Amino acid sequence: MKAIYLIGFMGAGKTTVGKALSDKLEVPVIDTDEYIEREKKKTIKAIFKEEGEPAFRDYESQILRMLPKRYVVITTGGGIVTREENLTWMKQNGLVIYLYCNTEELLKRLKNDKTRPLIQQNKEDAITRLLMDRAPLYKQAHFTIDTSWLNVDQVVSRIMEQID
Ligand SMILES: Nc1ncnc2c1ncn2[C@@H]1O[C@H](COP(=O)(O)OP(=O)(O)OP(=O)(O)O)[C@@H](O)[C@H]1O
Ligand SMILES: O=C(O)C1=C[C@@H](O)[C@@H](O)[C@H](O)C1
Ligand SMILES: [Mg+2]
Repeated sequence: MKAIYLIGFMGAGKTTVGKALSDKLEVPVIDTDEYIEREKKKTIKAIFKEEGEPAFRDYESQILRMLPKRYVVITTGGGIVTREENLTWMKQNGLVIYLYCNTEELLKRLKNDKTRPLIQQNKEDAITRLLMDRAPLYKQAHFTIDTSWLNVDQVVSRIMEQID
């Protein structure tokens, strides 16, 4: 089994769905955000504040290349595709699945979020703008699942149907 990479916007459910998918497939799951926080012993918020976004993107790109490429589910940070070479790399090394979610539902899921530095002010505007910028990148995934009206188990089932 080639690695499965979940990509998509903050709140699309990559981390949550990835955990459930890894249980179903009986393979480990690695979340790039959690990996970076553990490795650097800092929260993402602190990394953004103290070192800046480009440093975080460097860590993300480095870690992606170190992770296993077989028998694993990899859940990525929402901005991993902003370095387009990361997208190319994931497509070459595994199956890339875009978890899409519409803005209204994203807002509901992220309403009380305090951990994601890029959406702390003017949440709706920030989500709309970032999603518009990134949509052409996310859409380059091998396939897309619209999670807006699905619960976590339903998203996992859709993925299982596609990879069977
Ligand atoms: N299909 C879903 N339906 C309803 N709520 C969901 C769904 N998927 C995820 N959520 C909820 O949305 C929130 C964000 O989910 P999650 O952290 O998995 O997103 P993410 O895609 O990993 O975001 P990020 O890019 O910031 O890491 C969580 O509270 C989670 O429980
Ligand atoms: O979409 C983004 O740019 C981000 C998403 C999160 O997963 C984290 O990687 C961080 O908050 C940045
Ligand atoms: Mg996540």
